[in-house]
Amino acid sequence: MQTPSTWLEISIEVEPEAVETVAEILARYGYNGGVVVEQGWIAGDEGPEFQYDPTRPVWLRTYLPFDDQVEETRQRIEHALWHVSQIRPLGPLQTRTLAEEDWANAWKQFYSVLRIGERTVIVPSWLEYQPQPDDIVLWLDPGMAFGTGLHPTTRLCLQLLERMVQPDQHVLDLGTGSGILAIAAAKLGAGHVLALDNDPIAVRVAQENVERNQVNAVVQVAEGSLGVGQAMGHWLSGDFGPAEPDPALRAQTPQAIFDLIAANLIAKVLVTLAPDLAAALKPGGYLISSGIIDIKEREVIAAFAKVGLTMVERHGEGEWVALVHRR
Ligand SMILES: C[S@@+](CC[C@H](N)C(=O)[O-])C[C@H]1O[C@@H](n2cnc3c(N)ncnc32)[C@H](O)[C@@H]1O
Repeated sequence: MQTPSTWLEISIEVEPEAVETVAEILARYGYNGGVVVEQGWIAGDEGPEFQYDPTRPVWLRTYLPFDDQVEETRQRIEHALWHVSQIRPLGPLQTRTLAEEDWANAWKQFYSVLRIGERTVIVPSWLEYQPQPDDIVLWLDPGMAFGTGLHPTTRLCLQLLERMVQPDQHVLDLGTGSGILAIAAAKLGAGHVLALDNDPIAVRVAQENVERNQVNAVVQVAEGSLGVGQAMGHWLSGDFGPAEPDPALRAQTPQAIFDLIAANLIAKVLVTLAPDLAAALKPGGYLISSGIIDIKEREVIAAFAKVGLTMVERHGEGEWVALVHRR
């Protein structure tokens, strides 16, 4: 794809609590789903060291190619942020036009090689990297990656996949986003990975990343969901499908075909999809669920217990929880 020559930078200052929501909105509209997060830093006690100050406001930026749709997209972002501003204070939306060189610098300085777990290394596609013998290298443009690190919910899943993927397994990545977990599963030796997302933009980005990582033979990316997930709208729209799930959709869930499912969704979606997730797993298969905010953890655990899944592991990072269940 040719890189556009002029860019519109969209920036907004937000409170730390709003970072995630606003970043999701910017990722939806920004080029390649990328968002730069500039956190508030304070000088540390150790001379020139700097520390992140979790109480300071955060700047979020995304970039739009300056084309015929740029104004329409800017208005959509403004509209989505207006909804958020009804609940949380947000700074005014700021825009400026950037030439290609300035954009490349503004954007790329925030990304570097990122090592996760024991062997997984995420390398922005414009950087050179000489892999170590055991490295599992994922070549990814920012996409769902936030700031200088990955989102904790993704990091937790990658650490679990590293330990859990076995050769030739049949894996489902439900809510694939950038495709990161599906690509990791393929490089860790899975035999077949189905990567589903109900957001067409995510599907396009995931497919591009699958091709960049040359795992097309193993990963199948498709637009859609599992069982009653098919009746849900975009995850940021609050459309979780009808209150009474349609039994006809549940009946469409593939039965007992996956050895491993990774589902980095949100608690409410995991709870609704619990019967479909359990049905799709082979007996003895494992479910990695993530995207669970700690106050919702009990609800998710109860929903999984109800469909016969046994909890075998729990991992937390900050307020985020990832669970491993066995059918
Ligand atoms: C938090 S992101 C996770 C992305 C990626 N798997 C990762 O770990 O970084 C959640 C993704 O799930 C998708 N999603 C949300 N609800 C869904 C549903 N009902 N069915 C399929 N995909 C869904 C969203 O579009 C989004 O791309």
